[in-house]
Amino acid sequence: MSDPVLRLAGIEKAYNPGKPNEVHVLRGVDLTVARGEVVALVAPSGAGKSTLLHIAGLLDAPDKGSVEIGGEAMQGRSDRRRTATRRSKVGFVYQFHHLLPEFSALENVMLPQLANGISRRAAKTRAQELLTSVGIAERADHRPAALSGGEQQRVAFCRAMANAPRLLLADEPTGNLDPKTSDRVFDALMALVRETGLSALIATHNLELAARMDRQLKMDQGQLSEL
Ligand SMILES: Nc1ncnc2c1ncn2[C@@H]1O[C@H](COP(=O)(O)OP(=O)(O)OP(=O)(O)O)[C@@H](O)[C@H]1O
Repeated sequence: MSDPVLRLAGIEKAYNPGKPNEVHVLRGVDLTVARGEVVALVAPSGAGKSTLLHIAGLLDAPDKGSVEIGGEAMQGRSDRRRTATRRSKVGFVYQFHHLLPEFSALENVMLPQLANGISRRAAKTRAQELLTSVGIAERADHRPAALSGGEQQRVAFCRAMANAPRLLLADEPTGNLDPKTSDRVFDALMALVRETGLSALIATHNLELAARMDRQLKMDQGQLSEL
């Protein structure tokens, strides 16, 4: 069997350790996401899902435990190596799109590719293909402020996919949209994920959306269990 795309084992994380205001957020989290698998992470606010997503996406390091992405163990790697792995293997989508306001939709999808050393021409072609696949090719030249919330979030998906990651991490990716738009935008995301055979860990409060994923996990008392 091939290596899982994400493997977390024995992850512990506390903020302000040893101080009176210590918050022990993750208490032995084990999680494996197989190739092509889409996993829902359901957690009440403050349970630690952003902390977990940041550790899985190499934006933060655990106090204890191991993180493996695409079979590559990240423990003891330099910051440079972690950044390179994050850029090439992980895509992020947040609740709010965080698109760069002074750039067009197309440019927002090109930028991570340029940062990864892809040529302008190739980056533009890929960005156009991605925007077409989520149905907003004709909005490519609009800046984020000239797009609807659902369109902005579609652009954010395309940006997350721009470098053909192995793993997509999403934190309430449709959380700021009305229910109908959220459904449609989630459909676009899932179509893109399925088409590319990507693995994903998607945090959501929405149990209907969670039910459409392959597996549902809940976070409670710093640990994960089946929902
Ligand atoms: N930098 C920090 N310093 C101290 N405490 C923190 C820090 N970041 C997060 N926390 C605390 O850790 C706990 C988990 O935070 P986290 O952001 O992971 O939760 P969450 O599940 O993503 O919540 P939400 O759904 O509200 O975004 C919370 O109690 C939070 O207050």
